[in-house]
Amino acid sequence: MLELRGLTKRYGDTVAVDDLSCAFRPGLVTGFLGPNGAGKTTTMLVALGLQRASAGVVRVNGRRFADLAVPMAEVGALLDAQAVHPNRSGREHLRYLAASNRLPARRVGEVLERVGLAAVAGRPAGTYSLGMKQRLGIAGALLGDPGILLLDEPINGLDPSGIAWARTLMRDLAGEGRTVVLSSHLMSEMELTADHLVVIGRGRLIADTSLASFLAGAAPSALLVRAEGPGFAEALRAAGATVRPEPDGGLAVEGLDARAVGRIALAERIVLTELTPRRGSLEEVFMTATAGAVDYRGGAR
Ligand SMILES: Nc1ncnc2c1ncn2[C@@H]1O[C@H](COP(=O)(O)OP(=O)(O)OP(=O)(O)O)[C@@H](O)[C@H]1O
Repeated sequence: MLELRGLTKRYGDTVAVDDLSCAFRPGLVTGFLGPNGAGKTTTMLVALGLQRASAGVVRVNGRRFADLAVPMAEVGALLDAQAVHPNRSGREHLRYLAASNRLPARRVGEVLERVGLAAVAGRPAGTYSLGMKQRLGIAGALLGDPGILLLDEPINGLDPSGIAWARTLMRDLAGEGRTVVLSSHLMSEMELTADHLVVIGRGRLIADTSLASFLAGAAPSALLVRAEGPGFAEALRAAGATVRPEPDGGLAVEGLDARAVGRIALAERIVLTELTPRRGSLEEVFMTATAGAVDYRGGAR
């Protein structure tokens, strides 16, 4: 369990994290989301003792980071996958990390296997692709077999099979009872991986909720309907629905549930070829929820 209580971090006049309180819980993959500059990386740096809080506290399994005997055995992190010495092999990088953090050397082979790098572990890390460096970074986070993992953009640069692998790994790590905190701007991937979301904007908490309720809370409940034959849109409107034609020929229907739409089709003797509930995507809901907290926006030209 990782808990933040009133966490504030200022850099000069910039308030990067502003009185943030939340808890990241074991057994869950928690998506830690926010627009650029929201304070996600700063929060992780403070949680890892790499930056000092201006106010408030972070507790790692109930203790302050400075009080942890072997920090990497409690909290593992991937912050910057590029931060590896290019002439050192993946194995040497991990051996060095293990030795300097009082972790058993046998863990090196175990984590290399777990991230699928065993076959290339002898190669200089400078020759690794971005995806391989991400895997090496994840291996480093796992080295101490920690109960808490903080992973900042861990799927950057992974190819589709790498992304699927990472998704399974995150789910498995949470399934083992670990606290998995995942920061990413890839909303479609987050929607597939996260159980819970902590959303921040301008350093402040916007949402701390399950993925399901975040999606349900803000999403318009529409149905995508396709039907053979004319006049169906009019019949739905007559029953009180709001109906918008979709570019691909379907109808987006709001205000009626699937049963009501089906009954109208039956009464009108119209064949339905599709009747699909459509909810807002995480990307849509996220953009709505954080609209007031976006610092960097491209201008419309
Ligand atoms: N070392 C620093 N010195 C001064 N300001 C900083 C420093 N690090 C971060 N900031 C500022 O703090 C704010 C939060 O930055 P942070 O990197 O934590 O955001 P983020 O949510 O991780 O953003 P991104 O999604 O772009 O990675 C930003 O306004 C940033 O410019």
